[in-house]
Amino acid sequence: MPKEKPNTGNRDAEISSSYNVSKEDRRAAFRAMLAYAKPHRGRFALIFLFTLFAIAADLLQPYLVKIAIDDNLLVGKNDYGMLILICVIYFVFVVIGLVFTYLQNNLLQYVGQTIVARIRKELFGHISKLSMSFFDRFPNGSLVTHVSSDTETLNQFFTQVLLSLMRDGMTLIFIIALMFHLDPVLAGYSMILLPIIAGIAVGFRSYMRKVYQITRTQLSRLIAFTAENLAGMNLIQAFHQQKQQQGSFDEQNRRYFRSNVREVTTNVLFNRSFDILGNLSVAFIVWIGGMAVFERTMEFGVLYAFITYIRQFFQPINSITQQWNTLQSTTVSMDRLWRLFSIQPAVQDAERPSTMKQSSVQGRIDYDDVHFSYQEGVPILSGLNLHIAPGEMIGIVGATGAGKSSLMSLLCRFYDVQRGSVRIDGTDIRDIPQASLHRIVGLVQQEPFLYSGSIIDNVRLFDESVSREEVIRACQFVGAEGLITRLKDGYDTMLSERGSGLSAGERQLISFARIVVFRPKILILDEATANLDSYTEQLVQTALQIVSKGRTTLVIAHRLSTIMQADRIIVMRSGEIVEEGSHRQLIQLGGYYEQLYSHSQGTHAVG
Ligand SMILES: Nc1ncnc2c1ncn2[C@@H]1O[C@H](COP(=O)(O)OP(=O)(O)OP(=O)(O)O)[C@@H](O)[C@H]1O
Repeated sequence: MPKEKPNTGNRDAEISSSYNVSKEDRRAAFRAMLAYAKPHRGRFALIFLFTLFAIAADLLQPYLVKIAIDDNLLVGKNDYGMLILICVIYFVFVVIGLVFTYLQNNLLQYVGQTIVARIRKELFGHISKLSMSFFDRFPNGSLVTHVSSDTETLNQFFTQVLLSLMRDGMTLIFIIALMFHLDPVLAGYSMILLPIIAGIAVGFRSYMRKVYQITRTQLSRLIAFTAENLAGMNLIQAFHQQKQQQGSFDEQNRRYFRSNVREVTTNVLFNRSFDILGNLSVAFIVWIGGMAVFERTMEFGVLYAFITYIRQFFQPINSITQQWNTLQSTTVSMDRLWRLFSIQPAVQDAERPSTMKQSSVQGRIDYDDVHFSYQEGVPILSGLNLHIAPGEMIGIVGATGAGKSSLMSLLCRFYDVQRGSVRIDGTDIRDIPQASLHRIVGLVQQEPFLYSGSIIDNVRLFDESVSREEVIRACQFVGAEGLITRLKDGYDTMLSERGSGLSAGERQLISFARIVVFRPKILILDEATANLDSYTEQLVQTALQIVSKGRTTLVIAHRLSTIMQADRIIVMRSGEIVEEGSHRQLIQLGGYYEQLYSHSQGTHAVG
């Protein structure tokens, strides 16, 4: 990470809108990103040299023609040998120009891609280390933009903007120098054109930018509309909304079409205006230079070379102004990336963490006077106490929003408590390195996350040290084998994104197999709420009994039948434990649990 990164310690701070950032921040972001280019200094120097050779070879070609005309053809020397030599040198220049342009382009692309690949890699690594509170605030969509578009804009900066500034800047200087060398008076006249061309180019570019932005906005609206409709297609069909949606789509499509046409026509108009200006300049030079040739104050070859240079004069100016827009979006992207990089994870390992071996963990859990809130002033848990013995199986029930998942998130250290402590075997979990903690505490989520990959890889989480046989044994152990062998390619079936194609219960079974493979001492299960068919439900129940053996197990139960056999049931309401005991004890108590239970049995209407 660049050294310039501000060490403000702003934990999970907002990435402010980059459009109103101070100049100093922009400069700091620029320096930070340029730090990634530093290791490539030697290559950049080489690119500079290649560019220099390529430009010199290109620009010396008209000069050679001038020599052929003035020193040979017009003086009537008829020196064939000299003419052939000039042709050969001309050809060599063409080849040199081609070779060095090729080398320069390739090397620059290589350097640009290397820099951006490194930034992308570090960015992904950095984001993966950030805490849950960060992800609560940042929508995934905007993070995807940072990792993809913002880094791509940086790539454009290194490969296009830098190249243009270097190549076109040098070309312009060379052309002006050659023009003054050929004829200072004519060159002086030509310089009048410089501010006119630049003015037109800048004006057109800023107009074009607006046109581009409108087109991009229309396109993203069209894409968003299409994506939304595809996602809700079942609803659209169920409510016969196809006609209305088609109408809305047509309108969006029309708008995009119109802005696209405007973009193209404006672009053509701009380029043609530049052409006209170029031709007018040529006419101007022919007029002034032609008179000078008549009066024999200028040689014809000089006029020829001049005309060629004046034509080439427009291209670099046009190209540099074109890069201006990219440069602006680059500064915005650089700033956003820099801010993202400077965010520190809210949950961090202690400076001197205590060592805790996975194998020696007993599995005792203590929540002592735990205070926790996601947002300041909105307490979720206020002084909660809960003590769980090693190997105990605890069921946690309560209405939606009671704080069950929050309790589990604290044990996984997705968030830190604001007061009090959560301890495992007497050690505060803030003193346990996160890597060890996540080996000690295993989580089976309501909607277990499955990666794109085979079932084998999903169970062993791409850890090649876990053998295929181990995975198969684990799947057999939790009773998932029947389900897996029914799939087309068995254990090698490739699961699509997020495991779609499998039911929630089936995904949980695969998650149970992960637990067997990685052997955490503490198991948290957030039971699937989705209606499971009775066969899968039975499989999940049996698997739970199997994997909970010898482990401290906490089950957030949405169906009370799941936890009737638990050693103890905790009943939560508004962040507090209101009842606890075994199923029988709680039913006998006739309190909130009994109400929930009766409600779930359909025999009692809760008031
Ligand atoms: N990431 C979050 N940011 C802000 N508030 C949150 C967040 N997660 C949960 N909450 C709030 O905290 C409270 C407790 O939520 P929690 O998810 O712990 O309840 P729960 O009992 O697990 O509910 P459910 O059964 O619906 O999962 C709720 O009011 C919820 O809105």
